[in-house]
Amino acid sequence: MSKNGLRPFAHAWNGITATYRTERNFKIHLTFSLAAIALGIGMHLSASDWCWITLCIALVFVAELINTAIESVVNLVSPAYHPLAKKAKDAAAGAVLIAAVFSLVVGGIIFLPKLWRHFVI
Ligand SMILES: Nc1ncnc2c1ncn2[C@@H]1O[C@H](COP(=O)(O)OP(=O)(O)OP(=O)(O)O)[C@@H](O)[C@H]1O
Repeated sequence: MSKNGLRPFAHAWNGITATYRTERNFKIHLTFSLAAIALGIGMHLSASDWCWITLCIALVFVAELINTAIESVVNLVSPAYHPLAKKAKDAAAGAVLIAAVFSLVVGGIIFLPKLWRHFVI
C-alpha cells in the first residue's frame, strides 16, 4: 500500500490517541475494557460471550470518540452559551451513557453468574 493509502489510518490513529490524551473518560473506558478482557481470559469465555464483550468495548469507544468530535466542533463554533450547543453536547453525552449502561448490563449478564458459581457454589 502506498504512503498516501495509509494516511487515513494515520489520521484515525491520531484521533484515537488525541482523545486518549485529553479525555479522562476514555482512560476510564480503557481500564474497564482491559479488566473485562483479563476477566474473560481468566474465565475462559465462549466465542459468543467474546462477541458480546468486544461489541460492548467497541460501542463505548465509538460513542466516546463521536462525543469528543461533537464537543470539539461545538466548542469551535459556539464557545459562548447557546441552547443548540447544549442540546448537541447533552445528546452526545447521552449516547456515551447509553453505550456504557448497555455494556454494564451485558457484562453483568456474562460475568455475574460465572463469578457466583466460582465464589459461592
Ligand atoms: N457552548 C455551550 N452552550 C450551552 N451549553 C454548554 C456549552 N458548553 C457546554 N455546555 C453544557 O455543559 C455541559 C458540559 O460541557 P463540557 O464542554 O464541559 O463537556 P463535558 O460533558 O464536561 O465533557 P468532558 O467531560 O468529556 O470534557 C454540556 O453537556 C452542556 O450541557
